[in-house]
Amino acid sequence: MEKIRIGIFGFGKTGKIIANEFLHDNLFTLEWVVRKGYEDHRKYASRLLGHECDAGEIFSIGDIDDNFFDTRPIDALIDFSGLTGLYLYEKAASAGIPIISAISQYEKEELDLLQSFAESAPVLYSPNITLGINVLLVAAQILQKIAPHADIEIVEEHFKGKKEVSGTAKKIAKALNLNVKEHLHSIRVGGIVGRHEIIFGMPNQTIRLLHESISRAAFGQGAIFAAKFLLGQPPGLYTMETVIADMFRKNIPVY
Ligand SMILES: NC(=O)C1=CN([C@@H]2O[C@H](COP(=O)(O)OP(=O)(O)OC[C@H]3O[C@@H](n4cnc5c(N)ncnc54)[C@H](O)[C@@H]3O)[C@@H](O)[C@H]2O)C=CC1
Ligand SMILES: O=C(O)C1=N[C@H](C(=O)O)C[C@H](O)C1
Repeated sequence: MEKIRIGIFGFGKTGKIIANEFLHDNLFTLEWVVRKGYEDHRKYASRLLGHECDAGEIFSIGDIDDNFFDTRPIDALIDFSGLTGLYLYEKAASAGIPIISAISQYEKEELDLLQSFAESAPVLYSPNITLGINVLLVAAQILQKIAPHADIEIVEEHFKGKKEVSGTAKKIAKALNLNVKEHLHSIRVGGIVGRHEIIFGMPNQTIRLLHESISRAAFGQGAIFAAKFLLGQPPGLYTMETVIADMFRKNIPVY
């Protein structure tokens, strides 16, 4: 059976782990990786990650020209780069290539552009692509309906170097109609990969919904799940929580 060809934007803390997860999954073949600079240019991500094969040739954003996606065809594009990565793959979207954007902090301009990609390609956008956090998101909205008068606070914890507020936490706050400035608390310590807790406070009891990303491989497994789902879908904008909620309704196990 033909393998699913993957191209990844971003080869940083998370992109490297994502590449490794796809390299370990025989359903996929890693065609290329694009990074900002020219470090390890035209080497193979597979070799840098310790694999005995040549896969995932490394390109720089400077290599992205009008022919890049024609000469290096893929079946799905995975973006773990940064705010501006999506400006480089408009041609891929126009060609109908499925896109998984995992960028956690988009401004309105980028969100509008991503929405426009969804007119010609299936696009899944997820600021946190772990299966667990998206189950938490659905569960929190259900719990809020059950206990509409509960006090709710969100605590997000990440590694010391993460400058921005968690995009995941902002998405949870928006889903629960909470004011980010008042009800979202950020902690930056050590090497925490990602921890999100939603605390529901009631007079005589507290309910805590907690998700911890123990390894960045969780994001890789989420990206693999998303890629398998997206292939064959019609153009449109998809989210992990809607996919998971739909599978729940159809009694299809997610994990
Ligand atoms: N949706 C999710 O589940 C997750 C999302 N993220 C998000 O993924 C992004 C990357 O996270 P990290 O790997 O920790 O950051 P990082 O800073 O370690 O790596 C970013 C990588 O992207 C590259 N890059 C930057 N701009 C680019 C562009 N325009 N085109 C191509 N490559 C570009 C850089 O060279 C670097 O290789 C962040 O937005 C982060 O919030 C991270 C983890 C999980
Ligand atoms: O920067 C990260 O690492 C992560 N960013 C995302 C966020 O901002 O929500 C998701 C995850 O928590 C890890």
